[in-house]
Amino acid sequence: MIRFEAASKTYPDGTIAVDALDLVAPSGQITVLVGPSGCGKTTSLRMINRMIDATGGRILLDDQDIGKVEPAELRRGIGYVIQHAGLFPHRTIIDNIASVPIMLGRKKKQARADAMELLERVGLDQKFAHRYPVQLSGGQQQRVGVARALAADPPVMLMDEPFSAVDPVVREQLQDEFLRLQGELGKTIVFVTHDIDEAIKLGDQVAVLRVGGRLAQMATPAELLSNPIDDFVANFVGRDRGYRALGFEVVGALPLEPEPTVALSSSFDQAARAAQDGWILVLDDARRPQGWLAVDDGPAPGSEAINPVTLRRGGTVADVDGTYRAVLDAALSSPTGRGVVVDRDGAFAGTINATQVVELIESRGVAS
Ligand SMILES: Nc1ncnc2c1ncn2[C@@H]1O[C@H](COP(=O)(O)OP(=O)(O)OP(=O)(O)O)[C@@H](O)[C@H]1O
Repeated sequence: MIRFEAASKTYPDGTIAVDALDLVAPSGQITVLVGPSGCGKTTSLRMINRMIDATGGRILLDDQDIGKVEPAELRRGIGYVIQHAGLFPHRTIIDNIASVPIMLGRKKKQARADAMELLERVGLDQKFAHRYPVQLSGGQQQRVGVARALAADPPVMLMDEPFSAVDPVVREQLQDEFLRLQGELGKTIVFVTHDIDEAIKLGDQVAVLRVGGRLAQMATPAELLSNPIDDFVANFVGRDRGYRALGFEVVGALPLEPEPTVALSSSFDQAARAAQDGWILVLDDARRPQGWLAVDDGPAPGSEAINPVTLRRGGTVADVDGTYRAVLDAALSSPTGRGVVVDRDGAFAGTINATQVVELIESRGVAS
């Protein structure tokens, strides 16, 4: 557990970056620091590994005052990931990952073997091992940055905007994999971002800071959305709070409607005969949804078969144990208005429309 006790940082020029911050980052959880530019997020984070020393108050790591621990020793138990990954450009990927363990005395061969495993763990093919950072995309470099920080297996990880330098699609993938990895590893993580959506997605708890390094609110994402403490937090958390809060509540038993379906290998005629309101849901052999077929689009040119090119694949698919938001989104993004729901194996389970989802929400009182 990391505990800030009235921790402050005043820079030599008099700038108060962090002002009497009280905050607890519990073990095994992700605590996100979020707030507008210049509110002291990075300063707070770097005070934990003593890259910046506090000028007031103290910070405890597992009840030990970090001000009394040698910075080098302290950092052995603390991984650090930054924007743009900060990899050594003249070392191969494998050597980048293995560098800290080797520095700490691990045998080179063992450190490299461990690094290979880590590469896979962060979702990278081992073929990247002998490349140099410049030969990787931004997203791949970020994964290496995470692998490197994990290499010495530190109980604590500090992450400073680690995913903000990549495009939104890659960013989402990195976030999802990061959550999966944390599910396996259970590190104590302090994560800095200026992006409230990222904070809400990743944080077990979220600390919203105001400029001047003061804590505005510390809460779970669901609490922050449903009960912002004041106008500053409400404005920072932004619009659509009610809708976004639905992302934290699992529906439970979903009243699904049956829906006619056909296999992708069916003929277009079979599909057209089974269609409902001009649409038919097409499944693969494992009964996974492939997309909606509009009967008006006709068969593949010069053939009797379904034309896979015309399938509408854009709608989101919700899990049977999905959240209200996921299920509502599936309904709203479906070209038929019938949201597609799948079971835990990804096989089609049934459909639900937006009116039905809204009724469920109202009967649960979530939207109030
Ligand atoms: N070395 C320094 N000397 C003087 N002031 C500094 C120094 N480093 C940071 N500051 C100031 O301290 C305040 C907090 O900076 P910090 O980098 O912690 O903010 P941040 O919330 O991480 O910002 P951003 O989201 O823009 O990265 C800012 O006003 C910044 O200008």
